[in-house]
Amino acid sequence: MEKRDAVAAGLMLPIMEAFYTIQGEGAFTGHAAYFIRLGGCDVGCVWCDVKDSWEASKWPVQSIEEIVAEAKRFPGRKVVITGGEPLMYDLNPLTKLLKSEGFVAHIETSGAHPFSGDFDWVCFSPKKFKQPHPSIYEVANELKVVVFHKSDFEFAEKHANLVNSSCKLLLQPEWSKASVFTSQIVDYVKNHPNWNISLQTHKFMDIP
Ligand SMILES: C[S@@+](CC[C@H](N)C(=O)[O-])C[C@H]1O[C@@H](n2cnc3c(N)ncnc32)[C@H](O)[C@@H]1O
Ligand SMILES: Nc1nc2[nH]cc(C(=O)O)c2c(=O)[nH]1
Ligand code: SF4
Ligand SMILES: [Mg+2]
Repeated sequence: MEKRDAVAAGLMLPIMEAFYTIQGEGAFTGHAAYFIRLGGCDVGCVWCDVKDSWEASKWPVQSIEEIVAEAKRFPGRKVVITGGEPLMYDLNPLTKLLKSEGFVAHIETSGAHPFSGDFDWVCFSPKKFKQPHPSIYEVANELKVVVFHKSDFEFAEKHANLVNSSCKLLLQPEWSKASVFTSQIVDYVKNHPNWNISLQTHKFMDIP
């Protein structure tokens, strides 16, 4: 099979980096996890903290067997698939293999492409720059909205009305605007206690 066809089938994937660290954000903050960062994103967030990931062709393609073999070198059994935008790829083969090897699979996604894969936890972080695909709303376990502008509170409520009723609701300050928005987020959560705060704790700890 040609590499291009293997990528289209989700049997090979462009890997920007993979690292064992502590989940810094969201409901699983503080948990050890192996991160697999796929190359390629067409969403274009102005404040994206991993813009290097956007160009898929910059990153070497690996087979899902190689990817999972690397993950097995570490003691943790939580894997977080991120990017880039991981839903640009068919994630069924990778997640099936991870499950068969005893891993728990999480995803970090903007939801801008059709959902694929067998995930135990779906972190959905919608973006104004590219509309989410409707398939994400019923599978999202956490809605994590990055606050970069005051209009993002309204954007967050709009998506909270679309996700399933068991989805956790989280507001995360955009890193460079945290000094401006953290106090507004604190006030917002005190007045709207169905929302929680998510911080990028790995950046405070200076770990990957
Ligand atoms: C780099 S993205 C990759 C996954 C996927 N493309 C997405 O946006 O969900 C991982 C997480 O980091 C968040 N993020 C990216 N840049 C950020 C920033 N400057 N400040 C706060 N959160 C950020 C995203 O919203 C997302 O929840
Ligand atoms: N430690 C750590 N936690 C994270 N949670 C989500 C991340 C991501 O970039 O998707 C991330 C990341 O890059 N590092
Ligand atoms: S969707 Fe995610 S990876 Fe893509 S630009 Fe936005 S934050 Fe960055
Ligand atoms: Mg990150």
